[in-house]
Amino acid sequence: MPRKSKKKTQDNKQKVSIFKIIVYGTKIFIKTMPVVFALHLVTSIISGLSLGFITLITQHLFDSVADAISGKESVTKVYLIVATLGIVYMVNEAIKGLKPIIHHYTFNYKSQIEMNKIIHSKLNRIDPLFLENADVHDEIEKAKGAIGAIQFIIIFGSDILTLNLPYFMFMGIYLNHLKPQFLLVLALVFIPVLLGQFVRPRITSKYEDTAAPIRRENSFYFNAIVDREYYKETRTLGAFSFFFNRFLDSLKRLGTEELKMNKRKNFLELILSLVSTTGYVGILCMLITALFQGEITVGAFAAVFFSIDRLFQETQGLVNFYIGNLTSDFGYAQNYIRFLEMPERGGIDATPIIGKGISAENVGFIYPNAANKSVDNVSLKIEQGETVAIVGANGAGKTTLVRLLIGLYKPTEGKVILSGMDTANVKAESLFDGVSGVFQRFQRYQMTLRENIQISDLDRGSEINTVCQQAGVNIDSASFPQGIDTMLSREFNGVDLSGGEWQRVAIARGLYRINNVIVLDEPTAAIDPLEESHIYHKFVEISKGKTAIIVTHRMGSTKIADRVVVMDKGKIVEIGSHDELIRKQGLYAEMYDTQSEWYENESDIPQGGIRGDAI
Ligand SMILES: Nc1ncnc2c1ncn2[C@@H]1O[C@H](COP(=O)(O)OP(=O)(O)OP(=O)(O)O)[C@@H](O)[C@H]1O
Repeated sequence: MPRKSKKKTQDNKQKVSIFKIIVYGTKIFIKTMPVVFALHLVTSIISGLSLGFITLITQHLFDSVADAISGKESVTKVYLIVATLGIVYMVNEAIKGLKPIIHHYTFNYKSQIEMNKIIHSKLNRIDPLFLENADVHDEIEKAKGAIGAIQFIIIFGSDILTLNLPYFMFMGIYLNHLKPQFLLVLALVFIPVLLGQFVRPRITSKYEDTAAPIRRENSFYFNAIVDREYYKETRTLGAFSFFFNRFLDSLKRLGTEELKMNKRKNFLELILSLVSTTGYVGILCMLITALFQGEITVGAFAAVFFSIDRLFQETQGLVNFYIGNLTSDFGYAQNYIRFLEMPERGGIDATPIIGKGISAENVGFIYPNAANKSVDNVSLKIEQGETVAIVGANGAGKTTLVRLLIGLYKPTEGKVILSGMDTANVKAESLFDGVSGVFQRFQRYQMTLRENIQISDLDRGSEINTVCQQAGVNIDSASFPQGIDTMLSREFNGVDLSGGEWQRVAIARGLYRINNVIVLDEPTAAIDPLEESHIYHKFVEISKGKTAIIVTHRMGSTKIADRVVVMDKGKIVEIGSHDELIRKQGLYAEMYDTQSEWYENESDIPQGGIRGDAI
């Protein structure tokens, strides 16, 4: 796995405003849990108001105690004020107790599920070609990691707006009323907040840019060591140390990056705390001076003294926890919005016109960052009801051409018309409606046999047995103890299938999907030649009347096709039926003869077989 440069997409990242994130997150919360969210806002407002009340009541309490001592006020009034203060404190504490429950509830999976849903539906809309780009996988990983950050921003951000901000405004008015100079110190308290807001997101965003690819690398190396898909090969090839060293190296790099970020963050926090504490000492000095000069009463002194303490605690909390986390979460959350704003494949809705087949006109295609075209000036018409086999050496462009023909990729030159739709300007959903494909790297879903096959439509259960039979999946009690409900994964107490059996399941899945165009891109390499021939003959039967494409390295399988397309270096070099191409004595005949000779003269076959190719 190549190491990626730190610079990567950093340069061309566009900023996402905090306002946009707040509006987006608030909509999600209102949509998924309106009542709990309203409760959260109401309790925050009550909490903010109660803090203001406590300041006013404290002033009255101290003034009336002083008056009661000098006989100007009744003691009963003092007790009444104490009782009021007690009630307000109790309300405030009750809300504090309730808040974690509300937060826990609001943090629950409803908003998380919604945001995950949004990521996945976005993934469905972005150009599949983007997924070939490693940077896009980093963006997806970062977007998923940003969900918690958005939840945090909305919950604690709304706390700031409904609780802290009204309280600070109240205190501002109150202090200004007592002595306008007190406001200067209050302003000094907020400077660190503003400073932090600018610096923190930069630190975390920079860290994320560097860490995301390393994290992906790290998990790849880890899987290469322990994953069932990899470990046999890594052990038998003696590659354990290679991957283990790479794993440790990436872990170290990840640790170094994290340390760098934490150092920067901690240094910033230290500076901010020093500025805040200086402000705290300053206001205390001003208060005492004002009291001695008779500018404020003892009650006002006590109220401000206690409130300033609370104000500083709230501000410190705001700076160190809320704003601290909020601003770094803002850095993370930007990734989510940025991902949602990634260009989509787009296009118009269209309905496939059955009977039109597929036509490619002067099609060229170059992968992003590739030097050469993988498909070059290809023109091909596949009629409805026709079966076409595509053959050619490794890297000839067969898979790329198939992806272009079914609209998975848009051509970079020329155009492809699939069932009457121009693949360059029709939505992916419309294009794939009625297309089914089984590819070389098919998936082995750790689910039941039924789910593995019915993945495209869970409602046509009765057809499972038919497609299994067509694809050669033999549902006997030895291989599938629970029949079609057998779990296909040993990790989940199910069974393990052989490579060939998995391929048959993948083919059954492709056949199950209702289709008008069907593609088999070399999905039979692990199936023995006799069984493969059986499957292909069935396939021809099933695909009668449909547009069918087979990509294969086994020249014998091409006999079932109406026409064979021979590719070389991205171009079509020959087209015709098997017999026509044999008569032509060109590249196809050469490839066919070479494979035939291998089979006719077994002694030529190298030990271990010939990569499974067979006539
Ligand atoms: N994601 C990619 N990015 C860049 N180049 C690619 C990518 N995928 C394939 N290619 C290149 O495009 C060319 C055609 O590849 P393609 O997979 O279409 O060939 P193929 O004939 O199907 O090969 P095979 O028989 O080995 O499956 C090759 O040179 C390959 O290296």
